[in-house]
Amino acid sequence: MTVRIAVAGASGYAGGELLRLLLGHPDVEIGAVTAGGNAGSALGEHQPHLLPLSGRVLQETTPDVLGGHDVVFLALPHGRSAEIAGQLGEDVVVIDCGADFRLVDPEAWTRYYGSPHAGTWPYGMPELPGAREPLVGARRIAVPGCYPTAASLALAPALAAGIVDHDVTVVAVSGTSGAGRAAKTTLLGSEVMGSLSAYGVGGTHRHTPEIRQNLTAAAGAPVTVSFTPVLAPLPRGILATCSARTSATGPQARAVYEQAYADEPFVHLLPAGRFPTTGAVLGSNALQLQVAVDADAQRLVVVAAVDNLTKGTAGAAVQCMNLALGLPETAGLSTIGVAP
Ligand SMILES: NC(=O)C1=CN([C@@H]2O[C@H](COP(=O)(O)OP(=O)(O)OC[C@H]3O[C@@H](n4cnc5c(N)ncnc54)[C@H](OP(=O)(O)O)[C@@H]3O)[C@@H](O)[C@H]2O)C=CC1
Ligand SMILES: CC(=O)N[C@@H](CCC(=O)OP(=O)(O)O)C(=O)O
Repeated sequence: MTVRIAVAGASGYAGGELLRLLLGHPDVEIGAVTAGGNAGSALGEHQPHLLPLSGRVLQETTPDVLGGHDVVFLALPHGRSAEIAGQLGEDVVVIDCGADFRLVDPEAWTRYYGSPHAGTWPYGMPELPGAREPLVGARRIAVPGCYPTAASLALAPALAAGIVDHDVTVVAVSGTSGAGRAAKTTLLGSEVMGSLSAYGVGGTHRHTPEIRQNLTAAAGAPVTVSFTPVLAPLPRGILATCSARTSATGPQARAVYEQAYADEPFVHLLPAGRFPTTGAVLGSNALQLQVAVDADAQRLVVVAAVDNLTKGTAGAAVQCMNLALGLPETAGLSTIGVAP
């Protein structure tokens, strides 16, 4: 089976990572690659690491160019996906790396994104309880945000097993590629190098409702989330430290996670006492995690590392395509990182 795919937003970071993974996928043929203002230029100008595609010319992002493919990946700014997706045929598998179709609650969408809610698609995090089945055969899939991937997979098992209170804290450090490649003063090397900065503090970051949605579903009751993102001088990677009040012991907590992720190809609970690093998951579709119980503070602490561009976006998108099309879920994806 050969699947013909198109990538919209191919000059960006998420689009580039999609193409890197899809070049190694055994069942995929790469069709149209599109952009916005950079349409008309060679892909190799923007993605010099994708040598086999370097001569490809970026096309305009239009329904005509994207139509005629089996799968269309959208790696576009928020708002743009909804506009394009509405003009693609129902039979085309559309996998959106943006946020447009992630949230269920229209009020939460409007509060955090300030525009009308476009709708809700099956959510592309198969490792959450009950989330894999709706992705099988799906024709529209919303890929999760990078911070929600780390935080949700870190805390969902404890909430589903009822071993923590429904009030969680997440502090997550991210590399700068999480912000995309469009120029911003806060992303200049001179601002970022040698410095860490918190942003979106006090419940204002748009990933807060997405994390809350996932954890509330896992717990089966409302969960409050305090989320603080931190920008770090790294190109890629997220390290999330997540905690919640617990009366469980360390071995009890560990048993919950061992059971939850025993059969998951991309979520790895590390051996006791070994903590994840962003370096170990670079370029890999793995999320590595570790659990500990701070008995004095009566808190469960879960540390998770993920590559924001791989399992945090493009790898999850490819995993979802595999599920949608009935291909092996791991096709084209690796758990092997690039180190040092
Ligand atoms: N970076 C990350 O870690 C993650 C990103 N995502 C999501 O993936 C999507 C892409 O993000 P990212 O790759 O980081 O962003 P980038 O800014 O790196 O890339 C954006 C892409 O969209 C294109 N584009 C911009 N405006 C338009 C337009 N009006 N019409 C058509 N194409 C346009 C750009 O083309 P051009 O070069 O011509 O401007 C570029 O190819 C976003 O929705 C983001 O939220 C999700 C999870 C993690
Ligand atoms: C470091 C950084 O800036 N990260 C981005 C999150 C990127 C992401 O997950 O993408 P979505 O926009 O698709 O949700 C941010 O905080 O806005």
